[in-house]
Amino acid sequence: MSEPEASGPEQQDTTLAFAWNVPNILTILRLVLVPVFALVLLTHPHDHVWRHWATAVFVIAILTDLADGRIARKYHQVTNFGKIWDSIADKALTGMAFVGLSIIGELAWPITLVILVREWGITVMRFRVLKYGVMAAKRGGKLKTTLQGVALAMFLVQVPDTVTWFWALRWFIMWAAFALTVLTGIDYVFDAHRLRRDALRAGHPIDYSARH
Ligand SMILES: O=P(O)(O)OC[C@H](O)CO
Repeated sequence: MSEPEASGPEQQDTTLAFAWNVPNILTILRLVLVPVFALVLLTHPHDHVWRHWATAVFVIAILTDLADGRIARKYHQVTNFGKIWDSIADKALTGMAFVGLSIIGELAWPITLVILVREWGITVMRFRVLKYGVMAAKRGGKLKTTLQGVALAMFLVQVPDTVTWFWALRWFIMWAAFALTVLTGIDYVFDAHRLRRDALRAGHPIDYSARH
């Protein structure tokens, strides 16, 4: 009888093949809605009707993010493609909203630039460490995207200056999202370092995301 293999870090398949399932289709839909949102926002940024449409397209797109994650977990349709591309679709959408708001002069560029550097820096890092394992989104990252989505929707919707509580609330949420964006970015950098170290020790890509 052969000896059972010593248990070590679980080996992980790191291919990103697309699978036809509802969560992945929602992710693609979110990507498709990015240029639509950009066009509607930037064509007539200060026109009430166009602005309402831009807000509506953004909210629908960000809701697909909530839906795809839930469906994937509930129906066991979590794929490597989804783990990586779901977060890329989020970053394309929220990044476009940050850039759009800065272009039309409604959000300071430094906020947008710090967020873009964190989001795309982590994406590049995810691809760089792919040979060691798939670094899926963590709870903090998901909460960060939700806060960004709420803050951006509140900046996109046109509310009169006289509604001061709304203005205060949207800035509070924006700063909370900003802080969480930076903090979770730093956390991912440490995760990538640990993932690389553990995979090199194990001698194969490891399922690091399963530990979160
Ligand atoms: O913080 P990230 O880079 O893991 O992104 C989180 C995703 O947007 C959650 O869907």
